[in-house]
Amino acid sequence: MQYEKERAAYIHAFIRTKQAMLREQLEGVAGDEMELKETFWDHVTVNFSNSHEIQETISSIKQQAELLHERERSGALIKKQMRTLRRLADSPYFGRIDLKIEGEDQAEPIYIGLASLMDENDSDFLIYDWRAPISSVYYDSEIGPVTYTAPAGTVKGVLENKRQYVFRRGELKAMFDTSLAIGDERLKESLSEGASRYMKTIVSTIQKEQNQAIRDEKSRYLVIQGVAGSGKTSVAMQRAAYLLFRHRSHIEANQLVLFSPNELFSSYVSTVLPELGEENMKQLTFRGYLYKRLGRVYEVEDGFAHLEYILGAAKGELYRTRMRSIAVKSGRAFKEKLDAFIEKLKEGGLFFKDIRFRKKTLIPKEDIETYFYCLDHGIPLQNRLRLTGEWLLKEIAKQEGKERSEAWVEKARELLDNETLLRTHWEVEKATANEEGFGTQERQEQLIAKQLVREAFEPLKKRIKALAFIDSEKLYEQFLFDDCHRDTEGFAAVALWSSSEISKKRMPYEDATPFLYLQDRIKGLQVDRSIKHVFIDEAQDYTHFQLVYMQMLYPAAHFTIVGDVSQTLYFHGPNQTGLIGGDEADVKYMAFYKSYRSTEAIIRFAREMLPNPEEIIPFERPGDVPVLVKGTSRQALIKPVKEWVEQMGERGYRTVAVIVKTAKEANDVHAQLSEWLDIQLVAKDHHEYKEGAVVLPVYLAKGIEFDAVGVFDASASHYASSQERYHLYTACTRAMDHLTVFAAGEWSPWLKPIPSHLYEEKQALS
Ligand SMILES: Nc1ncnc2c1ncn2[C@@H]1O[C@H](COP(=O)(O)OP(=O)(O)OP(=O)(O)O)[C@@H](O)[C@H]1O
Repeated sequence: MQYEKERAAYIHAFIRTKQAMLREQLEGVAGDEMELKETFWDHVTVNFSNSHEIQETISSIKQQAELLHERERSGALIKKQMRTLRRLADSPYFGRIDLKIEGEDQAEPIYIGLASLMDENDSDFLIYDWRAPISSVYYDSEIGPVTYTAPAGTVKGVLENKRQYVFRRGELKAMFDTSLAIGDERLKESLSEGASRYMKTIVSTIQKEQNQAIRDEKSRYLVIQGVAGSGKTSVAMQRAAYLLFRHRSHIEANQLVLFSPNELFSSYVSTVLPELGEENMKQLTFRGYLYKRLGRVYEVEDGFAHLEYILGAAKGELYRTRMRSIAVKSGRAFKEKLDAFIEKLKEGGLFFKDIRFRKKTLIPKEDIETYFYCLDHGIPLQNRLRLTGEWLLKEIAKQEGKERSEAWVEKARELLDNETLLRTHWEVEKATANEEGFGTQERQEQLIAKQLVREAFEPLKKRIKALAFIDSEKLYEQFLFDDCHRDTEGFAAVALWSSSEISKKRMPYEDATPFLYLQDRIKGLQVDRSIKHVFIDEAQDYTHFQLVYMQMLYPAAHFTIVGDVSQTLYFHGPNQTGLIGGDEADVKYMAFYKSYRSTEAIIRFAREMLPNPEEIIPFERPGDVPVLVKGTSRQALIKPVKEWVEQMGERGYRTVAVIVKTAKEANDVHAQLSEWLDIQLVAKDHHEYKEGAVVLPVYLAKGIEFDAVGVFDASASHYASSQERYHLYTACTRAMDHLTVFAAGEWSPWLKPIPSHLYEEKQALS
């Protein structure tokens, strides 16, 4: 311990000295920068007398700007180093391995921390970054022979010792030697710290299976099925940090995208990368993407509104049609049918729109169809459309000429306000710079008319260039009524319902992706090749179609796809290809079975709701058994829930959640509880929540966690269907330390089989 204390003190002092040095350097750079800005023009010779002098002026400005830029760059670099040191000052390292590399005489101690730190000569590592190749030994190996992969190849050696450290405000507080991969004690301690508004980093306690996922670089698609609380999101975030470190010369944070289930979740994970010293990646929601693409024309059904409908609507004929619609349209077979339909369009069946201008049809859709289908059928669809577009633009140009003599043009010319007149004049002058005769009144009028018509045709040309002359809506409708669905039971009603909705400019959630897919396959999708890696969390909540669509959107990206089929929210059923489609050779599947978030008692209880409980391995962290509270009615439960929230606060829990099924229910329960308590209501447009007590629907609690969870109300009338079983399971597994389940009347059938020794039952008194 003495040696370690001395070393820790040495590192502490070293960091302090380095910080002081950097501060001084930064002041110097800032001073230079200021001076350069102030004297910028003193060093520039401005002379515009001839082209040679202009050139000289430009190059002296460039030289000064480059000098300034260089200073700014060094300033930014110093600031980055200072940020790293600030993080290391608090806790410089968390682990050490004593590794004897094959061929060397003795073991070398390797200290591992959040970032690398070099000695004063920049020749030796005082601390190795946790992402360095050698650091993987710390996470993966037990004492004994080891191998790890370095850039130069496989390295063999013997791991002689492994140590963990606990620092508080830069001071070494404790250390443990461990023979296991990563000892349980540190992990237990870290998990006992409780939940917070923002996700924490896990680098000091990454588990072996998690490390393998974080460092996997071979597969194009890494798919992780992991039980609730097994660290999937944590792995995704640390993996992003790992990839940014390993490929720092050619990948930047803005080339990584994370698809989150909702904005609350986005905010929850937003601090992980900055804490690891990296910039945040882009965060999107698929709902947001659909809205961006279709929201201008359609009222796109939001994924959560869709859920609210399914959970709350009356179960009549329309409901059954809707459920069929969701199940069919999310599946692989539906996509295959759509692909076949698109294939057939090469020969015929594409729908076009008339090209219209000021209520006149300039080119009827039949002419467009004839032109399109007269083009060589060997030319790909998209190219034929482009050729058709070019032809249309030429035709339009002819019409544009004719249009200039129309009465509206003259009227428009007479009504031009001064500003527009001036602008039009300017445009005309620009366009006819070399033309003689601009000065005559008649010629001016002609030119202005030409300009006015050109401007009026501009939006039309733009739409033609965007291939908007294809009638996507009609085409999708045609597909819905296509004969290919004849073997799908009840699909006629589904087709009728969907097409009626879409014609009213309402886009059902389950139609939005197939609709976009059809449109994009025909017109060509604006793909984003700059994105190198896509992370999809809660992947079980995406349909097969949506996942395939994301692959299309980011053709140059690798994908990390994490999810848990037992936490499926939507009613589309499990993804029929595991979690993703695609070439199996490119996919690596991993499974996490150990659950870290909740206490052992909570997991033992919650897993009984699932078909194969023994597949979930609880982490041995002690805690009370869950409590089941039964009341006579929902109203009778409000007071016990209120008392429960108060009790949780008294116990010192900082995050306490009352989880309900729907937003409507959240509103009701919140309205009643807030008469007595300071409690927040979390809705779908919330981007953040404060610590304390909250009420929220289960779909907004996805991916996040709370110290204490109260589930309201787990009665048979509420959580009955096989899908609701997963909602209930998801709600219960949000709890880290304490779980109470309230029910008005009969228990949900999914709770009934749970052995009674796994919980404590109480009657609500009021
Ligand atoms: N190796 C680890 N060290 C410390 N804490 C960990 C580790 N792995 C997971 N955790 C903690 O367990 C909790 C659950 O992790 P995370 O949210 O990443 O799991 P998940 O599999 O995405 O969960 P879910 O699917 O239930 O939302 C978090 O508090 C996380 O910090």
